[in-house]
Amino acid sequence: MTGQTAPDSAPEIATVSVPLPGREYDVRIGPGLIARAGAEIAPLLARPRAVIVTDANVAAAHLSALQDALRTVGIASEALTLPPGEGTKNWENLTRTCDWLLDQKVERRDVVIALGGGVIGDLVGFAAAVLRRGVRFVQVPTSLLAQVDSSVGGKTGINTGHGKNLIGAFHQPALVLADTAALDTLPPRDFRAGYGEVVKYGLLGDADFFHWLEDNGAAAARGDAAARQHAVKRSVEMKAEIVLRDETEQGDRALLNLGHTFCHALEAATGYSDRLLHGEGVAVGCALAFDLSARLGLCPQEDPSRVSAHLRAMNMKADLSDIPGHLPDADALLDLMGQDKKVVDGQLRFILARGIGQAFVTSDVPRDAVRDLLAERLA
Ligand SMILES: O=C(O)C(=O)C[C@@H](O)[C@H](O)[C@H](O)COP(=O)(O)O
Repeated sequence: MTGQTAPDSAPEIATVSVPLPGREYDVRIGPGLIARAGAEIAPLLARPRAVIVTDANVAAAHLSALQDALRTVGIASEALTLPPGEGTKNWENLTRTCDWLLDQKVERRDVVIALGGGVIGDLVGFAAAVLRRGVRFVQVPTSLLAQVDSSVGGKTGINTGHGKNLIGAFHQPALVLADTAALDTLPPRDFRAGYGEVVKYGLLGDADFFHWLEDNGAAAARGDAAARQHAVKRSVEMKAEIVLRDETEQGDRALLNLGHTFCHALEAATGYSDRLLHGEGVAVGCALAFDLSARLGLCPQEDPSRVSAHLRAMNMKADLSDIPGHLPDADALLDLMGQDKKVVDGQLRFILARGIGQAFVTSDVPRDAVRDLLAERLA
């Protein structure tokens, strides 16, 4: 499923294929992909025009480079720039995006480009899913979180007052261009938040990768290009394998939700604000999931310590006490978990682990064990 291409005198770009029948696409990973986006995207176009949706921060850093790259191969483009931040992923901006795409007379054969992080990718992917009952879209993820997770696999959607990602659709991109050089412009906090998702992959299914991260995560954070490319590629490979097994989350795909049952409740409790970025919540959630697994006798006692130690070594949030401000009590957090998409018949489902790299999905978790863990961590 994976391969390498090394065009003459260009940086080596890795390719991870996602061969879903009838909806196959490539994830291209490496430095300089925005500058060569024209050549990458041109084969998908029925006519030489494209529309781009981005946010104000990303536009300042990358929009002109993307439009120049398209222009170089004769592709004209128009762009819509939305406000940055999780708050953008709502009904209002979905309407605004769809109306703009209709104003631009985007046709079914056209391609919409989502340039940005997870918020833009999710929102624009959902707009593409519903516009004229489905147009193709290209993900150009510029954050680490979007490169390793949200741009791959076709989960698109928006948040509502009821919770995160509760309205959406599965709509696979036609191509993903993960320009790892774009990570150089990320604020360190955003890089570390994305790294929470990278750690998740090691924890859920690849102990060797987790070990590699223990050895190389600091280099990736410092900007080592090869370490960054490997971290993104291995994460995308793991995600692609799981999505191929279970595209619409009937089973195995829920493994990708390791840490997310806690995370989504914590994000709701902190108002989807800067107090807790999504990837930070995933990291804290993974640490809690391993703690819970050890308490239930499922994994060795030393595993949660190893998870926390790595998060701490990466200067990341690893516990509830690392989240600034007041948090609701354990019962209130459990209530917030009740909106989780994995709930079946009102029963919470968790991703727990038998060890590092050995996650599994279970409904067999005593509510009291979760409440006790949260209450202790909140004390
Ligand atoms: O792609 C998936 O499947 C995932 O669960 C990946 C998650 O890391 C991602 O954050 C996802 O958006 C969460 O999905 P949700 O269905 O729990 O909202």
